Amino acid sequence: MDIAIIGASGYAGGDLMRLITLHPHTDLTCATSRKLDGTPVSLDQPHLKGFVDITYTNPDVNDIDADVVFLAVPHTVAMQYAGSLHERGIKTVDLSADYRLPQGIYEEIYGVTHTAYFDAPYGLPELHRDAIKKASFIANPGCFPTGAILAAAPVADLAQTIIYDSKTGVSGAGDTVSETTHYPNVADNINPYKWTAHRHLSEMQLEISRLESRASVHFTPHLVPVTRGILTTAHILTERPVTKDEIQMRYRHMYRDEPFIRLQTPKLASVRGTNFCDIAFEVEDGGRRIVAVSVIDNLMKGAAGQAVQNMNIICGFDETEGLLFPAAAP
Ligand SMILES: NC(=O)C1=CN([C@@H]2O[C@H](COP(=O)(O)OP(=O)(O)OC[C@H]3O[C@@H](n4cnc5c(N)ncnc54)[C@H](OP(=O)(O)O)[C@@H]3O)[C@@H](O)[C@H]2O)C=CC1
Ligand SMILES: CC(=O)N[C@@H](CCC(=O)OP(=O)(O)O)C(=O)O
Repeated sequence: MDIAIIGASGYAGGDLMRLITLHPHTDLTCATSRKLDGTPVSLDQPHLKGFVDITYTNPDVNDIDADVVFLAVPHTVAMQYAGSLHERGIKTVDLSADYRLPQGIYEEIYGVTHTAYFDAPYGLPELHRDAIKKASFIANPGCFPTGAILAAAPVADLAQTIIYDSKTGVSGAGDTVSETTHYPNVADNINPYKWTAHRHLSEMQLEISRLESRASVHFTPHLVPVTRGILTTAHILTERPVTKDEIQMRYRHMYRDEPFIRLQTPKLASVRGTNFCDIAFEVEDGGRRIVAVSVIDNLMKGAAGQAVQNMNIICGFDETEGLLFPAAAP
């Protein structure tokens, strides 16, 4: 299958190229960049030398012809491509936020008018596999919501309150240089940001509410000095006392056949560069608080890996094709 990656010169686009070039059923035929139009990909991303031998192009959206298109561009840019791809029935996985929320909520949170809105399934396969299977356009989830929702999903209906505390690597901010991501400001440091109103909160709230949960959901992210990875601690305050055995059964049951969920002590290094989400939990004495912790690689299960997982589903491939490899842990 021919694959086009729009926004290939970015961090998520780079990881998509790494995965697509190793995938047994796909050929990368188009990798776009405005700034690097005409430049060989491997000059810009030398780790891909010997694997990707095409040059970046900057085609008009109507000239993009591929079996599957990945949109790895910022929100508001993705919608400029999505309409044409959707009308032409081209299978598309959008890594941006443009189709993750109902239009009204999106416009409120992102402060923009959506110019090409249509409904798309939320591409978290562990919760929405059946809807994804039937669709040709998938809204790939945000990085924080992926780890957060998976950490609490098995017990969301028991929760009164869920407080998410996340630590993220710097690649989550993309490859644009900024004061926040400047080395001296990140190294040897931990910075909380958007303490009470991060734009991913509404994605978490919506998905948790779809799990028959009435919980109020709260979220505070922190920037930590690592390149890849998100560790999320979910403090789940329950409506009634629970037991460890009961909660263990729920996690084991919900994730029993999930190829990318591993119930084990979460360590960032165990998932770096992979599509795995590792999760563990403990129940506080008295049974009124479950502490669940998840780790993902923000560029993989949080972006490119999950996007390829979604591509596998909509193309009828084995869901794990091209994605089953362990981390290069220390
Ligand atoms: N980084 C992460 O951990 C995650 C990212 N995402 C989402 O994935 C998308 C890509 O993120 P990321 O790779 O980090 O971002 P980067 O900033 O690293 O890359 C952005 C890419 O989009 C291209 N681009 C930017 N503006 C335009 C435009 N107006 N028209 C066409 N192309 C454009 C850039 O190419 P050029 O400037 O060369 O033209 C570049 O290739 C975003 O929507 C992001 O929110 C989702 C989950 C996690
Ligand atoms: C460190 C950092 O800045 N992280 C980004 C993660 C957002 C992201 O990746 O965007 P998606 O909505 O497409 O998932 C942030 O907090 O906004």
